Amino acid sequence: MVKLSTDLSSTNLQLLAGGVIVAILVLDYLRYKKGKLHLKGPTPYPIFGNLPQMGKDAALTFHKWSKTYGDVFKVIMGEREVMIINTAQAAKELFSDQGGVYIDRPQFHNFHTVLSSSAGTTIGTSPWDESCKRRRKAAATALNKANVQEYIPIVDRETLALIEDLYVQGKGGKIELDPHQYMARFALNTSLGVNYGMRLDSIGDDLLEEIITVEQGVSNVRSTTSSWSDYVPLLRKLPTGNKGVENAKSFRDRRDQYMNMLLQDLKDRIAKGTDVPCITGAILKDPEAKLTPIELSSICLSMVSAGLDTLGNTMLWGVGYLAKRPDIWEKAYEEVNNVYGGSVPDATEEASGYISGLYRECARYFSVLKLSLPRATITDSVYHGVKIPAGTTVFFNAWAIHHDEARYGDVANFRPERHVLEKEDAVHQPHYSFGIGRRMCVGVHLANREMYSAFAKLVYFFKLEPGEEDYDINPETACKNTYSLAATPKPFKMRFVPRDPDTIEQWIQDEKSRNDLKIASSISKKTPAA
Ligand code: HEM
Repeated sequence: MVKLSTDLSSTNLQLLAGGVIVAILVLDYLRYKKGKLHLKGPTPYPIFGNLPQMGKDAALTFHKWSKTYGDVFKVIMGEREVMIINTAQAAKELFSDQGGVYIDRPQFHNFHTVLSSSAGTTIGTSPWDESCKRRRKAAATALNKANVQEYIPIVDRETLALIEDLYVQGKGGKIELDPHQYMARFALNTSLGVNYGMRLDSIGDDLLEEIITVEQGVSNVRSTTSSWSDYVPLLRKLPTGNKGVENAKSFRDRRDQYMNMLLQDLKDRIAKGTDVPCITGAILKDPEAKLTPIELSSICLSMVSAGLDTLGNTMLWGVGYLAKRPDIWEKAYEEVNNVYGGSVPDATEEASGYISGLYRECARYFSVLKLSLPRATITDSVYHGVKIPAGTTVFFNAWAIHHDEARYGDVANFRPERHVLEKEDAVHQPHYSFGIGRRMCVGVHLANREMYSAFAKLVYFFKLEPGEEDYDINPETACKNTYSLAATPKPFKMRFVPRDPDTIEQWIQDEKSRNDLKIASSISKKTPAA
């Protein structure tokens, strides 16, 4: 009797569980059917939507899907409907022609509720409001074309450090180097110079490594495609679903420490009168400045983080690839010599079209931010007769645009000429790595000048050679972590072989004696915990 009732209750339980599952699936199906965004897209799975179908590299999958579902289609990521833009024409119609609509940024659980810290969030992750407008305006003004010209000595200083370290630590080309840290330091130090008037000196410096490690970790947390718990709230309840949250918390604390330290260091230098002109110093000293302390922190955080993964990685992919393409590298050398008459190239202006084409082609070919930074619509709007509701999350697939044959033709070929030397219109809009429209990258002028300066001098001083061990540098297969926001190549080694050691040594000596290149490096060697 007792056994019979146990059997019955276990059968009842199974039936009940089955019923609940069926009800969830039916409700889920109805939700998808009802969805607010009526664009075509792949059929979703229950609960997870298209997340399990997106593969390891979502940008590449979306590119393939665009052939079936069109330039603009929809994917369902857990609870969220996401609009994917895959062509330059659609990007223009939406981000430029309807710029005021596509101006917002979406919020994500792991990033916005956990990683936001005492330093606030970056401009690039902030929803559009009065505060974001003020911060963006301040950063965009500080980094406009005219002001970037004032920062050329800082770019020169970091190019010198790059060339010197590659020469000295590569023992004149005899030793293979992993160029990752060198490129990251170049990017970070330029931003620190511009923003705080300081730099971190040597590769291996504790603080330098801490910032590079944490910002790389944040880039992983910010991944728009790997954190399923951002899209499926149910997963947040599971013990494993909190992994992203734990990572985010630890990076937030470490980030807070060095951001506070960098700001305090600048304040100390201002108090002692030993500071040099810089963006944050100008704001701190301006009695009329209308920014709150948290807004100032947000600008600082944007400056420290925005160029690091993006610029450092574009250059890293570039040198790794070009070490295997001496035909292009030597052509660039010839062009630099023609333009600069055999002298060391300088970065006061982009005189060599070929070098401009070279770094722009790196930006296109490798597309380090394959899905750019996510956007959101701020009001209802219409695209080709389809209503796009306010609050829609939008991914801009820069990878798909950069590999759109209708626009670029031979997309698989690395060809610097395509940007500056062939098409008139290409000069103005050669690639979309900096985004487009009203939330486009505000660091574009600085970043371009940095890449021009570094590539021109690298070409002038070195031949590049791959290391003994072969490596993959194809952007489709060589990403270290395909889920990360910014694409980093798997580690590799290469040689920077000086064309003429005497010329490099003489130049390093001359440059070092120039007074305007002296920038404080007061907190170098201190760890954030110190
Ligand atoms: C090769 C280097 C770089 C690349 C590829 C890059 C790319 C991008 C992209 C794709 C966006 C989003 C644009 C959009 O939504 O349309 C962005 C935003 C931004 N970038 Fe860059 N960036 C680079 C360097 C820099 C540097 C050096 C700085 C500053 C020092 C910077 C500051 C910013 C800021 C503040 C935003 C946020 C703009 C907003 O949300 O309104 N970037 N960047």
